[in-house]
Amino acid sequence: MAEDSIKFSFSLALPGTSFSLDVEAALPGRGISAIFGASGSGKTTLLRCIAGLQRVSNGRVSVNDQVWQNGERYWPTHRRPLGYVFQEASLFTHLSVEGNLAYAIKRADSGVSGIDLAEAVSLLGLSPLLKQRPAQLSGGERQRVAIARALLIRPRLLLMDEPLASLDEARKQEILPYLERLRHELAVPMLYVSHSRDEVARLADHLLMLDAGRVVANGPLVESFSRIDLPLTPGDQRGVVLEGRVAERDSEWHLTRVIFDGGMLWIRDSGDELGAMVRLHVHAGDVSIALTPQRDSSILNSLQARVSAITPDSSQAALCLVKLELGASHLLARITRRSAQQLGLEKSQLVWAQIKSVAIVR
Ligand SMILES: Nc1ncnc2c1ncn2[C@@H]1O[C@H](COP(=O)(O)OP(=O)(O)OP(=O)(O)O)[C@@H](O)[C@H]1O
Repeated sequence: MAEDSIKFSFSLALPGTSFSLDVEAALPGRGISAIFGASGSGKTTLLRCIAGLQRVSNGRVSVNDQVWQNGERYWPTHRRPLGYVFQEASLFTHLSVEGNLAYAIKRADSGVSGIDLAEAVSLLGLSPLLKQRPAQLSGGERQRVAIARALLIRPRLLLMDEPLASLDEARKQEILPYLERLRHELAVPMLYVSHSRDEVARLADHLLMLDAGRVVANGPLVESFSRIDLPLTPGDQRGVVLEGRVAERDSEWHLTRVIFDGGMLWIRDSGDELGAMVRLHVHAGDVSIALTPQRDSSILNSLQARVSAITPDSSQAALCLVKLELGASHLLARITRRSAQQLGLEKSQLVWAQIKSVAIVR
């Protein structure tokens, strides 16, 4: 982990509920850390504690060596240099977009270097919207303004609580590229709450997973996604993230070949240049297992791999998860327990992983 880090520890019981939060963790002081977990696992409560909106008497928070709260000190929310983006943008309705952004600039911490108005407008594509009122904007546009406003106060930490949750799929797809730009172009660390694996796979570098108010995983995203010992919730699509490089573009078939540590995959041409680094998300449900290479199949990607673990799928009795090792990388396959038995799968066995679909997430 980088030297800079975001450290916190909280222990609290919410009065009138059976829920308690008991967490102690350090996250990287750069990039996007996803706070991931099932509904009710405590993600929002954790962000509220970090922001000082939920007071925890014995809590501690420090952000890259700036102490916000410890045994002696308690900075109230307005003193904490943070930006907070909620599920629904809460903009001033009587002000234009420009007016909302100007308000944030007035509140900016002058001691901290950060982005200026022109940069925020360009980063989030806001110039055509500046004169409009929030009521005239789409949900996705409002969220882009809310993110720009949060950045303009020059935060040392940006907290985002499911910023895409209230948007339909089309609007989500519209806003994701802007969030990716923040990840690549800004130094401010972000904690990003989500329960969407696709979103997390696309945006995050690091993952903190909560279950019933406890930390069950805290590590780099690629490594954390390939763990099969973490709790599963019904409907949770397991899958891995592979980081690779574009090695070939086949113009005849409109395909791109991506190599990663342990193998290569053909994907639909993504338009990425040769040599570009890309991220691939492979869902466990899109990987099947064969004992021999299948030459008479429509499946484009068949890779030899070694079984490293098999575990029942706690959310569906008929299924199991198989973890496969390819060089330094991993795949997960979700297959029926019956197939696993019929194939006689066991640890260390060499098999062929057939990959039906791969999503490029950049
Ligand atoms: N103000 C409150 N009063 C009572 N109970 C609360 C309050 N806020 C949260 N809770 C309870 O605390 C638990 C954790 O809630 P929290 O909102 O932090 O979870 P979450 O992981 O963010 O969930 P979701 O993904 O559904 O937003 C839940 O059981 C919730 O019902």
